[in-house]
Amino acid sequence: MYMKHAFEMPDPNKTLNFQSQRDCLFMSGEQCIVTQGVKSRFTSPINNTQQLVETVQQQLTKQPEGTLAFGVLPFCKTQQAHFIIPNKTTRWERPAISSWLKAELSTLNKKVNHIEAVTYLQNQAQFKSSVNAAKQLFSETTLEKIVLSKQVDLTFKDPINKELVLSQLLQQSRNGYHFSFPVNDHRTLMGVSPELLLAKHGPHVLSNPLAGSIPRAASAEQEAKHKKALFNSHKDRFEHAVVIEDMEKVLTPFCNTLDVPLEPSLLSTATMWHLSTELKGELQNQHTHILDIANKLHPSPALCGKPTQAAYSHILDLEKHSRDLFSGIIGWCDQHGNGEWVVVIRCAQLEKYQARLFAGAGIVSASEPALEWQETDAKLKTMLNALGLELKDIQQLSNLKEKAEL
Ligand SMILES: C=C(O[C@@H]1C=C(C(=O)O)C=C[C@H]1O)C(=O)O
Repeated sequence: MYMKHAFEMPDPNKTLNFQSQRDCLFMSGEQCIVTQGVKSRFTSPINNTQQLVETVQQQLTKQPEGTLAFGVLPFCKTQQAHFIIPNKTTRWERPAISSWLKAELSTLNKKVNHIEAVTYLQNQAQFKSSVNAAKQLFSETTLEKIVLSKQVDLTFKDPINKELVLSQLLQQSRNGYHFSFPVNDHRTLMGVSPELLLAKHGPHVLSNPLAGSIPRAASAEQEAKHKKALFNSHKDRFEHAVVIEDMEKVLTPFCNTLDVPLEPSLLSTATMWHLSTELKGELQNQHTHILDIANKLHPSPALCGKPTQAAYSHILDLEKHSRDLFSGIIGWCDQHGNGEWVVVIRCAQLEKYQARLFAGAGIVSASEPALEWQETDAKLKTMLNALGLELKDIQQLSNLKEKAEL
């Protein structure tokens, strides 16, 4: 058992009564942490790790024993992290969550979300031209990998039922780290990330970076082909190796031992296959705060590139829109510096009528622009499905819009 904590156990006769504009949820394995109410909020810069750790620790030591802080760190190091100290925290086991889902789904208004407008912040032509620009940079500079992304805004006719979206996410993905975080009174960040940046419990640390991807297929025969193609792809193995090498470099000085498998394995989500490596370490100092390490791992080359600084400036230049919290990290920590932080992907920022979705792909010199666009489309499906939409729904609307604008 990786994480064991003394939280209040839920009353099995009560439902979760989850309110996405007020409560946080973080699901990991068989355990789901759910909060009720906001006791306090605070922010902290993330460009100074020591200051970040001290701020979180100062806020937590004022609180009763057992209090957790939930937070999200943006992609960009010049922006601020948001934290919440909840009024109440409860740990639910998976069966309890399943019964809540059943109860909740039977009472929720399951109205289909009627979509009115779709706006790509980076459309297909722009994305492909950015991939080509990146390929040019690989041949002219020391840049080896860059993660390029798109964001898409969806506008709905009626208010988005966020609790329903969350229950769909919990239902459709058995694996992964589900999260819901009220960024402010109007905006909730919600999704199911497959990628663990770092978990720490006492002296033990675990990281599970993913890089190198292929969409899932409909038939067992096709699935076998996709898995084999991904595992043997030089391009994807390179994308993956770049990430593991960097993560190992950051983790090594903190650890007495660090176990890094020689080859990746395959990990699946509801929509994708990924190359995956679990790095397991034993810390030299078990009191090292999780954010001390996590903020140094972030942004990893799984979300940024290699070398980090060069990739980062080219991302700003090529994407033209800030990623804000997308491809940041989200998680929680306790008063002893333990916790779990995952990468902010396969998610959306939900407002009353609007959802902003994000999807990126690692680009290397062997990348093909059309395939990378398809990969980001496949990654969008996680959130689209949770919103009750299909890829073709947003493609049709966006094609109509592009034609009208010509
Ligand atoms: C950027 C995303 O995913 C990241 C990129 C991956 C890749 O390029 O293969 C795989 C997993 C994530 O590290 C995303 O889902 O939006």
